[in-house]
Amino acid sequence: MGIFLEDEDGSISLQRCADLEIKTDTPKGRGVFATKDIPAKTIIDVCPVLVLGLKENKEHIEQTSLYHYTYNWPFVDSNGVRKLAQAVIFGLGSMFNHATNEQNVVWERDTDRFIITYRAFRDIPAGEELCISYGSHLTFKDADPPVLPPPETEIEQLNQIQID
Ligand SMILES: C[S@@+](CC[C@H](N)C(=O)[O-])C[C@H]1O[C@@H](n2cnc3c(N)ncnc32)[C@H](O)[C@@H]1O
Repeated sequence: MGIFLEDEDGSISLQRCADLEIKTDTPKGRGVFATKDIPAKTIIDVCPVLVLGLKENKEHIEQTSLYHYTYNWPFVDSNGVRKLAQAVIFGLGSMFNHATNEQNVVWERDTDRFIITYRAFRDIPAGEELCISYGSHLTFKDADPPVLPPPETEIEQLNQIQID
């Protein structure tokens, strides 16, 4: 994975975009916002992760608030079987809220080095919230308005264009 700056001794350079703040009173709870324009592809944060044991997650972590903060973490066990663990993400990684359509941050796991890197997916204007996608199975009610299908008249116009 070429985006990590690995030193000769194997250490990993950490980077965090400085132009960020946490707002505490949004409809999604706390969230990360841009204080200045952030260009596409900017590294937002490089976050270390703690991978949880399958048993400790099931028996303990799932019973706590941390359950709402863990990420899927694929791994291969000692028998070569692919499995899915959960991981706690340190740094800003645990503060990004979900957006179904307007996500502006993408993330990449480095399963060898136990790191996730977050990058701006597009230009992010000052004042905008930085959101990732949690996928399609949300465990909470999405605070964003649902995406409505185009109005009937627009559909008719589109159909006419296709017929012609
Ligand atoms: C990883 S935390 C994100 C930070 C969290 N907002 C906080 O205040 O600590 C995930 C939680 O944020 C909230 N959240 C994230 N995206 C949301 C959304 N689109 N709509 C409503 N709540 C959201 C949910 O409560 C979810 O369980």
